[in-house]
Amino acid sequence: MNTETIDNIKMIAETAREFAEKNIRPNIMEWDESQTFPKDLFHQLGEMGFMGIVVPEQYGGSGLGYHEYVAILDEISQVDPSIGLSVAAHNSLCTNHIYEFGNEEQRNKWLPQLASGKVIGAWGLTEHNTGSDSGGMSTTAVKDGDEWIINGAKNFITHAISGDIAVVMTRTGEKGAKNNSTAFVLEKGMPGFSSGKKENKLGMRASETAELIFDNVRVPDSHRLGEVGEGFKQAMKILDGGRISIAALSLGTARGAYKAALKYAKERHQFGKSISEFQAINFMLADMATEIDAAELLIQRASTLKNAKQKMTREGAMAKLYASEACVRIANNAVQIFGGYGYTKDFPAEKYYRDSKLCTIGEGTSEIQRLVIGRDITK
Ligand SMILES: CC(C)(COP(=O)(O)OP(=O)(O)OC[C@H]1O[C@@H](n2cnc3c(N)ncnc32)[C@H](O)[C@@H]1OP(=O)(O)O)[C@@H](O)C(=O)NCCC(=O)NCCSC(=O)C1=CCCCC1
Repeated sequence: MNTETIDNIKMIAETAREFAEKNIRPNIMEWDESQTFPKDLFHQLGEMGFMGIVVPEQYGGSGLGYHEYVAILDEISQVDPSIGLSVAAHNSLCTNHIYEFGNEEQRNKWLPQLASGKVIGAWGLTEHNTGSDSGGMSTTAVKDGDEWIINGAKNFITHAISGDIAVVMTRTGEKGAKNNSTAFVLEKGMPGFSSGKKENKLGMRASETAELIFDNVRVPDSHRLGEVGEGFKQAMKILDGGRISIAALSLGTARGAYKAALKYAKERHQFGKSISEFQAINFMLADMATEIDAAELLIQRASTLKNAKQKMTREGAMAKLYASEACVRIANNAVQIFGGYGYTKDFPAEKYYRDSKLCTIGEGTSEIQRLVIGRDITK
């Protein structure tokens, strides 16, 4: 990266930081406690250009690259990981799926709305019985003239209630057959398309998670993304990039927890000196800082490949695996450094701790990342 690019990324990060401090920080505990998804905030995020970050300007996006995308997510997640998660899901799953696999007409129809933040996107792959084994989905789409009839349900879907459109993977061929899945764009208001129960979650509580339900939803063929039978492979490619998002979310969450713990460790005095001077705490802080830098470097490598449109399945999975697991360790140590105060809601550590755990589960568990990496290095 040249100095100009680095300076530009720093400037974008600074803008995201200022926005998050002003518009997100004052509300985080209220949104967390009441599990409020602040939809209006997402309109503001759209005005900032953060809802179509890598979407080219011709489709209303900001036309930035993945390094800038990571910097924005990092800054937002330092302040509130649950807002970072929603920004990530909107950008890298729904919006990016339409950008990468939509035709010109579809891109022109949906991307400007999504990038403006006036329309919020959801992405449906997971079902009740198919989480890691996502290829085994039961939601079906059956062709009827120039329409498709969709039946089934998707669960654990970010923005299932407040979202306006959803990219949904369906089964269009025999169960277990190759190339049996197809992706469609569904719009709220289509008869038979509804949302179900909102999940009451441990963390990431301002990011809404619920079920999407399809009861004989008629979808025009013009809403089909790419070819019939390509849906699962499209989803896998989208998840390759999506894993950069969750890695960036993990990085920001870890950095937020680390900064809070470092500040507290310097201020807190016991036995006549700052606790940061005790080797037990000092080494903990050293490990946290090292793991954050290591995660950042893995994310940078995956982002460089993604910017160059090169295959980055292994590198994305490695970045996501390492960053998310480091994030959980770092948030855990932050609570430990805060001691009894870390266990209360008056201090920030407990929220990072609760929010961090999603990172090792969402967009593929750590076990699936190891499977993806393991298959790639032994093929
Ligand atoms: C890795 C995995 C376990 C793979 O499965 P199998 O063994 O069934 O499939 P396999 O035999 O590996 O492959 C089938 C075809 O597919 C191609 N392909 C695979 N990867 C890719 C790829 N990366 N790029 C292109 N093609 C790919 C493969 O080549 C094969 O094609 P072929 O039939 O040979 O012509 C996959 O299912 C997975 O990943 N699960 C985790 C899902 C998961 O991560 N959800 C997350 C949902 S979202 C979520 O959790 C969120 C949380 C928080 C907020 C937002 C969303």
